[in-house]
This record gives sequence, C-alpha cells and structure tokens, in this order.
Amino acid sequence: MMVTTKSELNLAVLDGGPEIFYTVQGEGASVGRPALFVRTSGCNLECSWCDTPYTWVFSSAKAAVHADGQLYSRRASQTRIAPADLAERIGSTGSTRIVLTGGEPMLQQKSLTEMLVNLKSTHPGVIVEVETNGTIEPRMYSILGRRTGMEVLVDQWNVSPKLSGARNSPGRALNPAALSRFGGLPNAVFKFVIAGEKDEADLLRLVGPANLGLQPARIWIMPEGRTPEEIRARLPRLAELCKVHRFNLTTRLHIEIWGDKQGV
Ligand SMILES: Nc1nc2[nH]cc(C(=O)O)c2c(=O)[nH]1
Ligand code: SF4
Ligand SMILES: [Mg+2]
Repeated sequence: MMVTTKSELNLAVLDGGPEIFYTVQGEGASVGRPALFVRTSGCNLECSWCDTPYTWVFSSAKAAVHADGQLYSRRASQTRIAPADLAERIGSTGSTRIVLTGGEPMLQQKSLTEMLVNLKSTHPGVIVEVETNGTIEPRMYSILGRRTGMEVLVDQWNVSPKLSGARNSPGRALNPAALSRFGGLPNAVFKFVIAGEKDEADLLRLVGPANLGLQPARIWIMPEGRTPEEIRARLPRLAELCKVHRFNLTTRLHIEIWGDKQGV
C-alpha cells in the first residue's frame, strides 16, 4: 500500500524541475558506479567551499560565509514533491542504485523514510546510498503501523564530517553523539574532504583511538576542489597520507569528467 502524507520533500531545482540526474558516483567507496542522484535542498552547515551553495545560500548572511559570496533565491532554487510521487519518479527510471544527497538529506529524514518505504515496496532490489554530513542521527518512525526509518532502509551511508577547512562556526560541524552512532553502523563509510594541512591534523585526531576509533579501511580521503586542476594538485599529497595511515583515496571523478556543473 502506498504511504501518502502531507509532508512534502524540498528538493533542489535543475532545469525547472526537481534535481534528479543519472550519472556515475564520483566520490568515495562506490566511485564509478552508475547511480541516480536525488538532491534535497536545505543544509544545517555553511561550508565555505560547498559546491552546492544553491541548496542553502538564501540570505546575505549566508552569502557572506561562502567563498563565492553569491546569493541564491529560495523560490527559484527549491521545489516541493510528495514522497510517494518522488518514489514513483525514481522507480520509473529503472535505476538500481540511488544516491540521496543535498544539502543535508537527514534534515528531511521523515519524508525520505516515507519515500523509501514506497520505493522499496515497489522496487525491492534498489540499493540506496545517502550522502550526509553526519550531524543528524537516523530516527525510527511509525508508518502504516510499522516501525521503520532510514537506518533500516539505507544500504550505504556515506558520512562526510566537516573539518576546520570548511570554516563552519566552532562546534557546529561535529556532533560527537551522531558521529559515534554512524561509526557503529556496519554499513557506514566515512569520506573526508581535505582542504589543507590543518584538515589532515583534524582528521587524524578525529578518527584516532581517543575519538571515533575508526578502522582506516572505512575511511576515504578526497581533495577539496571544484576544478580538475585543483583536484590533481592535491591528490599526490593525499596518496602519501593514505599509504602511511592505510586510508582509501578518492578523487572527484565527476569533476574530472565534466567539471563543476550541476546535474552530473
Ligand atoms: N557524480 C557525482 N557524484 C557525487 N557524489 C557525491 C555527490 C554529492 O554532491 O553529494 C556527487 C555529485 O554531485 N555527482
Ligand atoms: S554539509 Fe555539504 S551541503 Fe552542507 S554546506 Fe557543507 S558541503 Fe554544502
Ligand atoms: Mg556534489
């Protein structure tokens, strides 16, 4: 049975409709895998190097903290869709791998839970990945008399805690309770954007035994950069860091292929 409620999802806009696009996963543990991306709008962080500012820079105060300094119109940048309608749209593409990203998708986890209950009931084989900044823990909800939530519906969590190079206000980017919760999920992998040497030190402290105590095999490190040149310039140093600490290295494959474009 379809779940229908009034809680609509807020998605980013691409070509006048919701931002849904078929591409290859460009980052992290599933890099290179074909997948349908769905981009939610809205974020609880304000990363200076964010490559999707059109999902959250809707005030001049926010424009002032982003590297581009550009202000976006909320009206033009957001569109609403019912969870059941989104599930229908995703299902009709025949895609077998879905990546929910943002913005921060976990801000809308109740509506996404409804969407996924619908999608997985009609298309049980689809694999769902979520890109999250790791500040918001998954919760359980009662839907059609069943307890369910993202924790049971998501196949792979790509958790990307933000380090000091992202320049969020102190204490905001790292939620220790949420991070240790994700750390305890067997299907969560971690992806760290490295924007400079300070981020390398932050990373070693955060993943080390005194903090998260993450196994290096679950950690991917990725260069910050919105051009192929920036990414290539940073990769050699990150490769050495991976060799020393046994982290995994990821490029930003979609940037290398298509550049910094929306919908790829
Ligand atoms: N191809 C591609 N791979 C991605 N992996 C994570 C992305 C994101 O924006 O979260 C992303 C994206 O925007 N495009
Ligand atoms: S958490 Fe992600 S979407 Fe939000 S500001 Fe940072 S990079 Fe952008
Ligand atoms: Mg992206």
